[in-house]
Amino acid sequence: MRASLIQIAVDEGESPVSRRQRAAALVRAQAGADLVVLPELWTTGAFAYEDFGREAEPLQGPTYETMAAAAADAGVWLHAGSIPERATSADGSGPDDGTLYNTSLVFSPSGELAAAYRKIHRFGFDQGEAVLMGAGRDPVTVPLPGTTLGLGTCYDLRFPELFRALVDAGAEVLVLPAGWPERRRAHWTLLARARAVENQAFVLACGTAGTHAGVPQAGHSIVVDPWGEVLAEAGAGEEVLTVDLDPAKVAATREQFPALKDRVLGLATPRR
Ligand SMILES: NC(=O)CCC(=O)C(=O)O
Repeated sequence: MRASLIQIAVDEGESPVSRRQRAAALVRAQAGADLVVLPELWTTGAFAYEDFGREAEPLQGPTYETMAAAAADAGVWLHAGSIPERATSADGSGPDDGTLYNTSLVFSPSGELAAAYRKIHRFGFDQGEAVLMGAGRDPVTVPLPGTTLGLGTCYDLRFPELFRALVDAGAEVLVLPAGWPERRRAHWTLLARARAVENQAFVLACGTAGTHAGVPQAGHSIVVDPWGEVLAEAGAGEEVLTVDLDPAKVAATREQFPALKDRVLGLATPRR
């Protein structure tokens, strides 16, 4: 399985419209890959809080349309990263109350929507995304030929229980679009490897390059195998990181070192 992570630069000097066209061209250039991944909120930037409302789209808005066409043209499974979604009753996804969500979109090679995932853990500690966007509630897996994806978004990486739930639902390849800042790059690498090791799963974590809203981005998109080995890691700038994965390695790792079978569920509350 060939995966290409598009670590696109999200700089203020470029409009979302221009970046959307550029991202579509980058996706089309990945024809021959099986899975292509874009980062979190790459139209606006994950820290460009003031732009969320202005650039928010209905689920089936311009990014959906552009990415569905690009997936079909390239003939790839496309995790199109996330968009600032404005919920509408028309798409059946909730009340038409203007709530924003940080919503990831996954398209099949024929351009059909295969999954949408609303980010569960919002970043900002009572500011920014945490107050501007609603929280998703539902973990999402996506069956692909020969494997199953489990979806998370950026800050979700800090919450291992989400990924354990995805693994319990059959996920073997954990895909995480992000807009992670350079300031906490050490956490990014450490947590990506930890999620891979503890879940004996691949982790494909795709970040952004550039600087927006005064926040330099970490880049360093990373692909980790189920043993925790880093298969590929990008630099800081815009880059397409391409890697060949063997999905059978998940079952092999879980068989050779069956730690997941030793889980003890339902632990009692610690006594004080
Ligand atoms: N967009 C995000 O979720 C940022 C997360 C982050 O900066 C962190 O977890 O650190």
